[in-house]
Amino acid sequence: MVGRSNRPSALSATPGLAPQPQVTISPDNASVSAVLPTGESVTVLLHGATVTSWCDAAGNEKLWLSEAAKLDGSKAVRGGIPLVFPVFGTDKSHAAVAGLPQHGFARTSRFEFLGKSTSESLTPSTAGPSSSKNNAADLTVKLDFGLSGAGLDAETRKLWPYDFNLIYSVNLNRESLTTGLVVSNDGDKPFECQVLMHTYLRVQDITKVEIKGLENKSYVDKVDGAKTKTQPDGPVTITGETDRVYTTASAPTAGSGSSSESTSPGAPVTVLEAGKTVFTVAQDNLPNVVVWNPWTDKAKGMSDFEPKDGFRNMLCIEPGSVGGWQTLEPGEAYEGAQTISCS
Ligand SMILES: O=P(O)(O)OC[C@H]1O[C@@H](O)[C@H](O)[C@@H](O)[C@@H]1O
Repeated sequence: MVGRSNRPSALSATPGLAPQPQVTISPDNASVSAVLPTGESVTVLLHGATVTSWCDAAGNEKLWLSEAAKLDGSKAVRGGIPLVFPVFGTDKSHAAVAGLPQHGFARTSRFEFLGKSTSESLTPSTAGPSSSKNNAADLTVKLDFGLSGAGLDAETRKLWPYDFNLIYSVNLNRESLTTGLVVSNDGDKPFECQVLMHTYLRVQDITKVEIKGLENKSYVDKVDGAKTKTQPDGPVTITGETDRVYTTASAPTAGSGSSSESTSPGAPVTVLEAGKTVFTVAQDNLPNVVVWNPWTDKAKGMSDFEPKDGFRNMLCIEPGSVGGWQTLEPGEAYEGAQTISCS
């Protein structure tokens, strides 16, 4: 072979596309998963648009999911992040939602996967420039899901006959997971609703958990006759069944959605374990936070709660707007979000 002194050099320096987040739909069309090039991942079940898994780059699961959770659409998922809409709990005295099941119908309705988008993270990466090869460390992926009045089954639509449109977005980046919703009234009559993200955080040992950021806030204690109380100036600890609806910020104005109309955000809620921060939950335009742990007896009574001592490894921190009702006039929209980070 004759050597050529002037042959073109290999194109090794050709700039390639940065590694992209991988988004896959499960073969049975039941869930959508996304993995960042750096390894973080999220899985969302179309049933309820329920986030069922969120892992860090090392594969450590951040959410608690019951071993007996029904993932086949037969009931709401026990664990992950079920979405509560349009009523929190039940409210027999409120005619518009009196016939609806506990926590509404969103968590038991099948959402449509609307698509993904990727972008560079707005939050600076802690990975540092040398490790952010091709900016992979800065990438985020957003998965959008939709549910509308027209998409409800006939029975549910009869119970709640409003023309709503709900877009739920799950946004994964290296540092955090954001779940946010926009509910709009596309019909010609007003409706009222409540929303909440029923996040089951995974902890190692509930007895070592402290929750900060709720000091001096008022709350409704659902395990003590729904009495209104004020949190003392110290962290919340869990030593028995706990079911509290905290008010952390003033209620959003009707139809709020643009930042100028939003509530001023309350301080983030911080979950510490053995003195170390394991989660920070920031709320955007969601003025309530429910703190829930069923403890022994209630866990025993739930057929889909396994293992029975799993209450030791979970803590629900549930940002929402549930203290009153959001009234949406025709054409109005309401928007709220939570961002969970692990430090
Ligand atoms: O069993 P469900 O319907 O998923 O609800 C679980 C809990 O959800 C919490 O948000 C409520 O405050 C509790 O009262 C309720 O028990």
